[in-house]
Amino acid sequence: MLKPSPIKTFKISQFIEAFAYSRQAIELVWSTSRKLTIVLMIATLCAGLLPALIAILGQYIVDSVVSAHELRLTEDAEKAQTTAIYWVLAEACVIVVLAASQRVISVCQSLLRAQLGEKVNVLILEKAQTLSLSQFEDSEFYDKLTRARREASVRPLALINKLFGLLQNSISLISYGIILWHFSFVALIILFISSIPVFISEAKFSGDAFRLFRWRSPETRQKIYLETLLAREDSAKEVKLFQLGNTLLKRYQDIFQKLYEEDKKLTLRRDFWGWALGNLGTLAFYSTYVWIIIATIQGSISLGEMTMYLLVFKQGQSAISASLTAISGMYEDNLYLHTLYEYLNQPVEKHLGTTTIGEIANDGIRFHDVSFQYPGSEIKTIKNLNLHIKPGQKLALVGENGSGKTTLIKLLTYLYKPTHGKITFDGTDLNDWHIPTLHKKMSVIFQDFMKYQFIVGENLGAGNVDKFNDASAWSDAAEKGLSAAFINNLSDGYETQLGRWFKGGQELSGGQWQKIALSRMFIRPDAELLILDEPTSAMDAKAEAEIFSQLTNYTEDRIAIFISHRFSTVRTADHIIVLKDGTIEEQGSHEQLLALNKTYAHLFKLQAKGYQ
Ligand SMILES: Nc1ncnc2c1ncn2[C@@H]1O[C@H](COP(=O)(O)OP(=O)(O)OP(=O)(O)O)[C@@H](O)[C@H]1O
Repeated sequence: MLKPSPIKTFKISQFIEAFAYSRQAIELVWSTSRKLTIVLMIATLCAGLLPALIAILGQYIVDSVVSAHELRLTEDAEKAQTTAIYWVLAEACVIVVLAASQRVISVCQSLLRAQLGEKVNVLILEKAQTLSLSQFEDSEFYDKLTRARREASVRPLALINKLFGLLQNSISLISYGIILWHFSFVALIILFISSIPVFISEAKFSGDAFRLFRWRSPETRQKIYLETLLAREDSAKEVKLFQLGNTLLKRYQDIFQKLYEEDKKLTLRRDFWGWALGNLGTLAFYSTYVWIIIATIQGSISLGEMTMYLLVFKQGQSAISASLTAISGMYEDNLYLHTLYEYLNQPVEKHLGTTTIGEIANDGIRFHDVSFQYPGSEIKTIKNLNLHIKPGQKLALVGENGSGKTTLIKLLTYLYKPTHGKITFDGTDLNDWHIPTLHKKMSVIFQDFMKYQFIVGENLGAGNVDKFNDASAWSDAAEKGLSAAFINNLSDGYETQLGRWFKGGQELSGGQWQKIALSRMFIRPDAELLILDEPTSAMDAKAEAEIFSQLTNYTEDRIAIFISHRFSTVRTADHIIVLKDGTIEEQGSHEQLLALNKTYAHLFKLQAKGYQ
């Protein structure tokens, strides 16, 4: 349901909103290219001043023509004619300079557009590297990131273009004002005052559009999400088979209809008032027109002056309307920059840990009374958990869906921090570790591992940036991860492009992707801790058993933690932990847990029965 519109009465502060981010936009352009910004400023100044000069030259041309006409039968005829021609030539020269400055403006804008778009995109992506997982999982924040990315290449420059356009028109208007002053100060005031109402109305309605746009961002987000569902390959299967297409399309159109109705109302009101108040300007313009004509007929101004004033009037009016359009567009560009800077200025927690060698060698991992609550959640996902995992230990985590297994891994890998208690690795609190060093000691595969749309080799190399392009490391990892056999059967072996995004890409089966992901884990030979969060669910039981025996072969003195719902695999672990609602319900070896005859034994027997 759409909430009632937030449109309120016009305030001057709303008008100022249009310029709120202009300083940042200029700084951004300045830091992108000082040379281009300076050239753009000079060209804008010329393009602003020259129209007034052209109007003045127009007056000299007409006056010199009139005087040459009067002198045509005297001996000064030729001199007067030459003067008139000189003025025409002068005007032609100024026109050439004006055209050149307009061209320079357009060239600068094109060059800046490319550079600025790249700069803003890099700023956004650099910032993304500093964000925590919880920030990525925060829907509003994620929305800011996507919106910032979507329009990064156009908005900042659009604001700059409008700002410079406004500057150019303002310079023109001031110069026209100075010219008009000579005719009549009163006329100048009348024209100025008559343009104020339409100016206020434009600012008010643009402000309304700006707030409307910001306020209904959730609906816009929903629309974008539906668009993605309807037009992406990863959702196409379900959308087709469940025949969801029409339902989703209907929802998409309904949202559009609601937004459209609001836009329509605003557009109608805006244009009605724009027209009504604009008439005041036209009335003032034509009254002054009559005034100028009478003054010319009565001889108080020359024919040339009349031409100049009328030209200045006409151009002044179009400068005013161009300024109004620029201001209304600036609200929208400001909205974008508001989102961009909100995103870029988002505080990131500085990690101060520097430890690269743990205090107690070979102490393994310890959870000390660890509790954890997801941001925004009311309940604890992990509750007062104590645990010691020794080097060389093969630990299996089991438990119902939602019991907290993956969360425990996220805490262990420092993707989240405990809300209470601490986790140590080799005796040192994770908070005190130098995080890149700590992460180098780990090799992790989550159930929702990445399927990179890269070549096979790079998909393996992604597990270790130092080996990203190392073909011998790729094949070694593939051997260990049991993916070598099927990779060698692919058309281009390790060079085969994977996925459907790029031309010639080959799609793999679920189990094959999992084998690739598992091999990725083996490309990090120095990892002291291997974690497998259910990455074998799509494999057949034989392949899973093989993987785990490989894991045991290669991880003798290292910790291996795996989550699996398959008890045939779980039973091979030295130590099994059964999690329930974020606490350890029972733990021990397979035999010990069977002897305990509680949850584990029950689940094991249940599954074993299924195989009989
Ligand atoms: N990012 C998140 N934000 C808030 N709550 C979350 C988040 N991720 C998981 N949860 C909640 O935490 C609880 C534990 O989830 P977790 O993924 O750790 O379970 P799991 O034991 O790994 O389950 P499964 O066997 O289904 O993979 C669930 O109730 C889930 O709803």
